Amino acid sequence: MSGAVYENPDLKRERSQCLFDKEEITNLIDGGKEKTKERRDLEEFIVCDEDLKDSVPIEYLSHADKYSAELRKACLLFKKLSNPSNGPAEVSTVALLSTGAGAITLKEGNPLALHYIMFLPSLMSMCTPEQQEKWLPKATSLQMIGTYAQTEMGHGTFLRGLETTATYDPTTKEFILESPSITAYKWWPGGLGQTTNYAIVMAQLFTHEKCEGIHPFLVQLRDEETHEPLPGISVGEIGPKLGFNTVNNGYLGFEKVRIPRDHLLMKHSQVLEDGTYIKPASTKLGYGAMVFVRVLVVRDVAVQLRKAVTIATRYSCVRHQSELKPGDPEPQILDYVAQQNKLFPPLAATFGFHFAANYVWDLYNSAREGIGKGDLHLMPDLHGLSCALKALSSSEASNFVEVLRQSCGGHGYMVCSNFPRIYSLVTAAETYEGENTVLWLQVAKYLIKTRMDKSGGKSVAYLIDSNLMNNKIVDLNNDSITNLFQRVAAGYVDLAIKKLEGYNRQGMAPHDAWNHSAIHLIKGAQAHARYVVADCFVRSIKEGKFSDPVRLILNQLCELLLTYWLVEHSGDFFMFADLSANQLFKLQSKYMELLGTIRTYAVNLVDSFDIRDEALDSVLGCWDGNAYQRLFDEASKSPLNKTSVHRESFEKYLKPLMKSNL
Ligand SMILES: CC/C=C\C/C=C\C/C=C\C/C=C\CCCCC(=O)SCCNC(=O)CCNC(=O)[C@H](O)C(C)(C)COP(=O)(O)OP(=O)(O)OC[C@H]1O[C@@H](n2cnc3c(N)ncnc32)[C@H](O)[C@@H]1OP(=O)(O)O
Ligand SMILES: Cc1cc2nc3c(=O)[nH]c(=O)nc-3n(C[C@H](O)[C@H](O)[C@H](O)COP(=O)(O)OP(=O)(O)OC[C@H]3O[C@@H](n4cnc5c(N)ncnc54)[C@H](O)[C@@H]3O)c2cc1C
Repeated sequence: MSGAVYENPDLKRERSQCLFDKEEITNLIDGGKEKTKERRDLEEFIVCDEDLKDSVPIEYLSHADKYSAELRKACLLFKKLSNPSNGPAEVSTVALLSTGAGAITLKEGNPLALHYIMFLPSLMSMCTPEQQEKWLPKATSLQMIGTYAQTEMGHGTFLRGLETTATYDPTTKEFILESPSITAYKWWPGGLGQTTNYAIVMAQLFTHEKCEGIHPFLVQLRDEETHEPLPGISVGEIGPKLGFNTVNNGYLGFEKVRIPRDHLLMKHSQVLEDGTYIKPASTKLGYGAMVFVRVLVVRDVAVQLRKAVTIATRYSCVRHQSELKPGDPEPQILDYVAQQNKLFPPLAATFGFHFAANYVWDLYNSAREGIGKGDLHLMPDLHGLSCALKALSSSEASNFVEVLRQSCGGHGYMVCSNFPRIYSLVTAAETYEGENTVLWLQVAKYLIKTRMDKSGGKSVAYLIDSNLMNNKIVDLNNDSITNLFQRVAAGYVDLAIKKLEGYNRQGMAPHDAWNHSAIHLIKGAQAHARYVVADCFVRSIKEGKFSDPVRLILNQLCELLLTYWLVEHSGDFFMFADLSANQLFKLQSKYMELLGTIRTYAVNLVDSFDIRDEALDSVLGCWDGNAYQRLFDEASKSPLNKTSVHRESFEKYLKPLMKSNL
């Protein structure tokens, strides 16, 4: 696999006992044999290209030099890949982002990411054909480099509260953009700092002195030749963050900036020359770019989690510590049940999120096709599902990654373990593209509406089944546990409805009642999201074509994940699903048994994720298991180790202190 000569003997032994076809799992994750080949070709192309390597480890560079180094590689990568004779012909853009093959070279975050994830998709979904004809060629050839500028310093979640205004002036047929205060400054958009020359700006549209709500506008920010900011535009970078430090997140303010009327993205709503406003079929059509990224996040988080699980599992195989049996040599830490309890639920979750990501991606495509034909009926279900899965996958993955880091002891705290970076990426997804709590409340709103009005999309259809709470569950298996999650979700929804009605009877205003019910509402939404993942997992196993060994493994992983969630949230199941203490004891025993079973193939399973060393980027998780030598090699790269004494600091600070006779 890596072509390495050395192979740690513990890993070698595990690998010699593999009882399933690893390639089958690799193809499953990639989406088919062809896709595996495409990915491998692209990775090989990137790895073999000397120009795409860093001359100095990026960790030791200054903030500005990091940005410059990453931008150099991002530009080069896109340039090289735009010429088909240079490499793999068909390359999905998302594969090039920080979590796809692009991660091999763009470790800290791609400054061009927002151009591809949000700017281009916004142009494609919110422009008229004429606008697309004018802008798409420039945007795809990167003459126009854009971002999505929505969030403001004082307003992120509450879009109706955005302050930036775009006021139509019928005398010049222009919009005038204005940031009325410091809190109105756009704050966060990726690439906005120094990279982009255009942005889709979300602003409150005023025409005929009436506010029509937020709308997307294409705004030029910098001169196309000199890259200098245009008059009235104040733009810069927001500074260092927990992660994504080379994504170049920026700020943006407007002082009476005039743009032509047809820079309003007019596919869904229009302003005519005389200022007449034409409404969209739904005001939420303008939120399409956010929905797209929420859908992508689910897949992305599964990618990150697979990396973290691979690192922790391989390291747990080569690491020997303490004493399991008195007098025996130190065992592999993978043999401690407490360690398996840290590793295997996230291992199972990578598959659950993978299948759920496929499901929501298919729904996204069906919904987009419908919207193209004026059929909006899938929008509420897509909104509910994308919010639920984005919030669940990012929050679970953040918790799991932290536990996986801990599972590697002190070495997991090193940057060269790659845990800090993986953590910074997954935890960011809890916040961006809709803060998770806020998304849970959106899901809850949808669930309550469905239960009360007896109408809703496919993902919530179970809430309309009047027998849901009466079904007696005798056997606990993957199917019946999935039904129990439905009952918990419905139970919380009913409880929240009761609370809301009670508050209402006490004379409390609906918005206050909603606020007072938030905790139950969120718990209901979370149980619903777990049900969706469980359902996708169970159905994908039933409907997919697998060899017997792989089907067995997938069933065991599914059972482990569902049992883990049930045991973790057992209180909910006692309250709403008639779970008995006896059933819980049995489930706990089953869980322990599954940990032991998964132990036998865990190393081979993470191998089948097929994450090459350059993408894993972890001294602890390398394929050869040579963790200790690699730790040492990494330490030797520290600039402080270039000389035996760090002369400057010793002479300036330490020596005087040592001589000062304190
Ligand atoms: C993805 C990563 C992939 C790879 C990563 C690789 C590299 C990474 C490199 C860089 C970094 C990566 C990505 C970072 C990108 C981040 C970009 C951003 O963060 S952009 C900013 C995102 N901002 C938000 O998400 C704001 C969140 N707020 C909202 O969405 C809304 O305000 C709200 C909370 C939904 C509320 O909206 P509003 O106030 O208008 O609506 P109401 O609450 O009154 O609800 C009204 C009604 O509308 C329904 N509804 C709301 N939204 C939608 C929708 N999108 N679709 C359909 N329907 C919607 C809502 O349910 C209500 O329905 P009703 O009850 O009336 O039936
Ligand atoms: C890495 C990163 C990249 C980003 N990239 C972009 C980008 O490219 N373009 C862009 O426009 N934006 C971007 N953002 C901004 C991001 O979308 C917002 O930060 C996010 O939407 C959350 O909004 P906020 O920061 O205003 O948080 P707030 O909404 O202020 O949240 C603060 C707290 O208040 C709580 N809260 C808020 N409202 C409610 C409510 N109704 N009920 C209960 N609790 C509530 C939240 O749960 C949270 O705990 C990015 C952010 C990050 C971290």
